[in-house]
Amino acid sequence: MTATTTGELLGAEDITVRFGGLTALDRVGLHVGPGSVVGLIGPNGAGKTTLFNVLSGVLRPSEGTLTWKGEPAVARRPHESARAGIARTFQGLNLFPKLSVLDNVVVGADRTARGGPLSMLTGLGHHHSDEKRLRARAMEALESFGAAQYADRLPGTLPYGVQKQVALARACVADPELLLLDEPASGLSSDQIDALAEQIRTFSEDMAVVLVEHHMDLVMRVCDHIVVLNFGEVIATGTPDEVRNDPAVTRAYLGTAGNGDPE
Ligand SMILES: Nc1ncnc2c1ncn2[C@@H]1O[C@H](COP(=O)(O)OP(=O)(O)OP(=O)(O)O)[C@@H](O)[C@H]1O
Repeated sequence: MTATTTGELLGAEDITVRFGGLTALDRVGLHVGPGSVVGLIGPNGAGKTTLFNVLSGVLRPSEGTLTWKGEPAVARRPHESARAGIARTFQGLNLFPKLSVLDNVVVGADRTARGGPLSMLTGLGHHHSDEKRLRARAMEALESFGAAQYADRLPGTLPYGVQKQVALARACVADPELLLLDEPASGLSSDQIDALAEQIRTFSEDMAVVLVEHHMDLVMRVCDHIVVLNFGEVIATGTPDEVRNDPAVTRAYLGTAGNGDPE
C-alpha cells in the first residue's frame, strides 16, 4: 500500500518505550499525511525527543508499530532513512566542524546516493561524475537557503542563524518526503523565527514536516495538527486552536515550572 492509497506517510501506533523501569512513552500514536505540518509539544521530560528518535528510526520502541507509506518500518541507520525519504535536523545542528559548508551539504546529498554515507568524502564507491553531480546539487541547496556565499567556510566561523540554514540545506538537499525538525527555533532571534515560520510553510508544499519545538508561537503559527505529550502520554491532539483551548494542556504546562504557556 502507498501513501496515496492510505493518505498517510508516517504512522506510529501504540508506541511504548521503556528505559529500565521508566516508561518514557506509553502507547503513543501519531500520524503524518503528505504535505502536513505536525507539531509535537509538551513540558520538559514529556517524551518528545524519545518519540522523535522512534519516528526517525534511530530508536526501536519496546512495543508498538511504525509504518512508512503503509508498510512496516523497522529501525534504520540515518542513511537508510534518508534513502527512504526521511530527513532530520538536530537540536545541536550536528554539522561537521572540519568540513566546509559545501561538504557538509554534500554529505546530505550523498546519503541517498549509491555509495552510502561519506563515500564521496572518503572517495570510495563513487565516480567522478557522481561527485560533480552531488556538489552541484549541494550548491543549489545552499543557494535556496541563502548560504551559497559561505560554501567554502567552516561552519563554526559563521553566525548561528546561518549554520541553522546550512543544517536545513543538508536535510533538504535530497528532497525528502518527510522532514523531522528538532527544535529548529532554538537560539534564533524573533526575526529569524518569523523567517523560519515562512520557510516551514514553504517546505510543506513539497514535503511533510514533524516539528518538536518549545517555541509555542511558532508551533501555533505553522502546524496543521499538534500532538501534546505529558509524562509519556498523549494528553491532547488537534488543530492549534483546539490544543490552545484544551484545559488538559494548560494544566500540564502550568504544572511544570519554567516551561512557558501554550498561549
Ligand atoms: N536514554 C535514556 N535513558 C533513560 N532515560 C531516558 C533516556 N532518554 C530519555 N529518558 C527519560 O525519558 C523521559 C522522556 O525524555 P525525553 O528526552 O524524550 O523528553 P522531552 O519531552 O524531549 O524533554 P525536553 O523537552 O526536556 O527535551 C524523561 O524522563 C527522560 O529522563
